[in-house]
Amino acid sequence: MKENILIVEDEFIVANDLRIMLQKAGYTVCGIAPSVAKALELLKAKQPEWVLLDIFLQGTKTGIDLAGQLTCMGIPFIYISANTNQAILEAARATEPYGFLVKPFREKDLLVMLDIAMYRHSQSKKFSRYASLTLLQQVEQIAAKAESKNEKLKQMATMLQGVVPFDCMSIAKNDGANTEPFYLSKNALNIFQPFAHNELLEITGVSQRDYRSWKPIGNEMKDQFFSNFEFRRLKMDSPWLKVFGDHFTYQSALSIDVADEDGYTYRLTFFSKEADGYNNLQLDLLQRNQDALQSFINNIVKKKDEGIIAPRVIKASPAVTNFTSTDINFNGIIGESKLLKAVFDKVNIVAADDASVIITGESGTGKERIAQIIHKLSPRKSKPLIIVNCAALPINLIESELFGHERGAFTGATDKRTGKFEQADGGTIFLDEIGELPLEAQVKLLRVLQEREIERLGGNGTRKVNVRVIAATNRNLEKEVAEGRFRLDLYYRLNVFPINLPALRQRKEDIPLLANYFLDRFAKKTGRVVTGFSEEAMQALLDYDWPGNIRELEHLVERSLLLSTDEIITQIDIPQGHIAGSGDVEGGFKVRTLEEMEREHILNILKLCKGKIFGTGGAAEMLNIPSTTLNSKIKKLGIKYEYVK
Ligand SMILES: Nc1ncnc2c1ncn2[C@@H]1O[C@H](COP(=O)(O)OP(=O)(O)OP(=O)(O)O)[C@@H](O)[C@H]1O
Repeated sequence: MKENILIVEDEFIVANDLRIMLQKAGYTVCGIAPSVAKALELLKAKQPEWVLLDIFLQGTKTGIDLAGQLTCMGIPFIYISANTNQAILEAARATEPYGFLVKPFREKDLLVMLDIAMYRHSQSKKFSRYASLTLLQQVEQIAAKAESKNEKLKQMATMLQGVVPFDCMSIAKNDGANTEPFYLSKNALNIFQPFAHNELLEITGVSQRDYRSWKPIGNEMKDQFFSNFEFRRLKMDSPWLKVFGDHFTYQSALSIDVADEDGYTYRLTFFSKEADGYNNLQLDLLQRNQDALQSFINNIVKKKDEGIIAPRVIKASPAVTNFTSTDINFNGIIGESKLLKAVFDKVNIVAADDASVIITGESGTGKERIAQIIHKLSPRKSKPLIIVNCAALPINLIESELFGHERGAFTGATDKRTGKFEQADGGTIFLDEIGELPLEAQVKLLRVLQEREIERLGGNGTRKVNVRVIAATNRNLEKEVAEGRFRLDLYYRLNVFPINLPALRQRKEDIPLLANYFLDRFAKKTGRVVTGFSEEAMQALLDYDWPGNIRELEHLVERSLLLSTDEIITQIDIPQGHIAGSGDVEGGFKVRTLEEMEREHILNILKLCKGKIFGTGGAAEMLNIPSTTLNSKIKKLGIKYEYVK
């Protein structure tokens, strides 16, 4: 018997069709849920192994809302959707589904999609460094880090989001001595910030005296969750909960008690701005993971602040000559940032597979490099990797380039030609800049992906090809789909396994490694003895925004080496227009709008405060404005956490 599948779909006819197709193919269908609420019931009662998930459902919650909980429960899912709205596609993609199925779909599409998804799932379980870790192991990993207690608390808060999403968590020790709770609260940058109780009293304008005279929240919150209405009732019984909840607009809560190693009880309370933020499944999940929560209390909450790593000082930086360490060199891809390692994990997972891959990222981030590695690590490595730059193909020759043509197929076709797909037979085709492909060529490409066959121009039959497709784009494909320039069905076909490459400015910690790597390479090539960068030169590299990403860094290092007269590079010729935050230069004067200046100033202050917004030493205090005003400015100016790091 094949896997047990739950269908979450509100259109009965679609759901029923799906059920019939699945059962015919030997799968078990454990139920059909038209809403998230019903799905949660069935998930608990039937414990399916897979979920097919529509996006818009009965009730206020969508499939995307359910996706987060499925991930926490470790249940893989595939979307079934006909939606082309950009924001929705982006939100769906962010939940990392195992596939998308476009309505209306054919039986064959469904079964192929399931096969691919199941294979990918088994691979990801095998390869992913983190997927197999239990919650307890993850807590232990965080606890063992040589980082400050606050940093560990923040990491715990982020990690716990996968189990129980929250906007704030309070941690209170119940030792009969009214020990004050402390809080981890998400700010407008989505960073968790620890707060002492008196800081929160100050923010909410409550005096210590008033607080002490108020009745503490008692056992009524033990191991329970409170949705909209119950939460409002709870607030009526507790003045502090009312002030605190109303100030931060929390609408639901979930509490769980955890005993520490000395027998004291700690209450963890999660608060959400959503009216129905919590459910029985999450409570269940937390109760089943008591060991992890105990470890959190014993090994992080109760520990004194120690083991803070000294800030990294960039000294004159010698060129790194040994690039064999797998930590910084993944098949010739240099970098040790978390963001890049997440990319390596994905590459490891997908390489052995035959699924199509789409690599997204700004120009120069290494998309082609990653495609080459996927091919090199795949079972197709001994067959050709054919690279096609779709943007460079003359518009009238695209089809003949890709699929070939017969002699006389069009004026000028004096010979027959083998197309790129045929050249790649048995191997991989890398379609760079796929977003540039005209719609007519997209239809043909879709056909190759679906049927695995091509038709030469002017030919009168099809030929089977066995080609793996890796595509790349620096365009926002969701936007292209929404604006009608890219076919939705092709988008879904390619999006089986998306890999997004971070921009260099998002992973600045890789700059010294990359710069030294390129320096070493060019020094060897030119026979020059240049061994590293001065502190100032390296700082200049770190301060720059890198709009051209790694390619730009590579060229700049090469140029600096050629111009250098010393043994270390002291002078870097950074392009002036693009130093972080700089504007256009007009008559020697940088023209910037007030909004740009405000954004830059807030960003600088946020960096200074390490993202802390509220409370003492927070950005709001430094800017002398209320934290609520700062929060709305951060949202309005589009400042993201990544920019503050
Ligand atoms: N992590 C890395 N380590 C070392 N070199 C890299 C790395 N990533 C990219 N490069 C180098 O940077 C240059 C640009 O990479 P690549 O051509 O793969 O980028 P791209 O994203 O495909 O660019 P485009 O969108 O313009 O086609 C290449 O010379 C490549 O070898």
